[in-house]
Amino acid sequence: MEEVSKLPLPEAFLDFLQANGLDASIYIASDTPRYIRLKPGSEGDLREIEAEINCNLERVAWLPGFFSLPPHLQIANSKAYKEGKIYGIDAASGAAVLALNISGGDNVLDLCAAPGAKLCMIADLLGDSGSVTGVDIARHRLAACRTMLQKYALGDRCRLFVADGTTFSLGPVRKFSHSRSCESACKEDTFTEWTSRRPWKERKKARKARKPAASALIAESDSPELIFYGRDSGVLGTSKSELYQIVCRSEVLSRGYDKVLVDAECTHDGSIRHIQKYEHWGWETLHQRVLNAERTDNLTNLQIKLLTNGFKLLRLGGLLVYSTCSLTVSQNEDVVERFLKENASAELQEIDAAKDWPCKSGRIPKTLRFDPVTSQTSGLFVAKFTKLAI
Ligand SMILES: C[S@@+](CC[C@H](N)C(=O)[O-])C[C@H]1O[C@@H](n2cnc3c(N)ncnc32)[C@H](O)[C@@H]1O
Repeated sequence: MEEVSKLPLPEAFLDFLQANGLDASIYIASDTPRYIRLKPGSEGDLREIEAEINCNLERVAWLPGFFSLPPHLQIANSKAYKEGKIYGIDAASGAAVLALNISGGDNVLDLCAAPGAKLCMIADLLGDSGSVTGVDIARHRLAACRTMLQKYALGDRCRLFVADGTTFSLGPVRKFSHSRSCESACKEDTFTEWTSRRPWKERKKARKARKPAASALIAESDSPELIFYGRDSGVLGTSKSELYQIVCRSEVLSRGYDKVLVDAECTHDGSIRHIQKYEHWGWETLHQRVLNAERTDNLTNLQIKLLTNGFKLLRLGGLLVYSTCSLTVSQNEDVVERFLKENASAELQEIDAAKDWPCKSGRIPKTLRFDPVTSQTSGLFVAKFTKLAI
């Protein structure tokens, strides 16, 4: 405990850890490395990148395409980063994406997508088939995700919606049979190639439709707002009514998403780098925005709703990964337990690749926990489910 009290962490955070039965000593592992993921196709540039950032990149043996760096090395100003050859993403986050077993042709839903590190990895794994639908409630964060997709030239098969993930109900893009008369099809507006330079009138209309105007978050009743789509995302050429068609329950079993990621909003207590940002914003802000009991109760309700809705949109036999960067039992195992109780068709799945991962089991068998001491990564909880026919 003596060592813990030397941590540059506020009392409120240490109290939070204690109240949640978490061992504060894991945060002493201050030499936890940073990680990068190499853009597929950039392997040949490895030596050049090392020379530029002036350090050796150490391959992460258990995670293809990932390399570790010394904790304090900054990559944001490097040429390789600016040119989109490397991504900054923690290894535990990479493991959560790998747990989805993405394969070409999958239609993937990322329900809490912004700022998009995992979404980019999903898009890279998909390659040139399938689709990715990214949803996030925070417009400014999803706009950053759009910038990232464009920077890494990954947008072709993606579409992004500002929407509430607890109620989002659009299925994967479908190819519509064009049996309707040409006349009715032509009367309706169809989506043309996406452009950021929309006409002034259209932008004004969209701005007006956003309420409340001052807020960065969408109102709960608002319908999803499409803020980006790529040329192979399936959006091009469909009409608004086709795109915004809600998938019904019976249909979702065969035509829902193949893979769903619910990387839920949480207290972020597993990421010490995130917590330390509050040193600048003020520890009081950390308490108000993150740790107070009312907020954490609301969070667990949000998490269960996100998980439940993500599962609703999953096809039969599809896979869903639930992850949080919190290490509290209430935001992880408790959520999983409650969800399993309420969803008879949900079954926890073994994450096969995890036998080679440096993590430990959560309190529920088949769930995983990464933490700085066990894994040399940020803290992350991961659970994987499938949908059974019942
Ligand atoms: C842990 S972050 C996701 C990180 C992201 N998956 C990545 O890899 O970059 C959680 C996200 O959930 C979003 N969020 C919070 N409430 C939401 C809701 N009701 N629906 C959709 N997204 C929500 C937040 O805006 C935040 O961007």
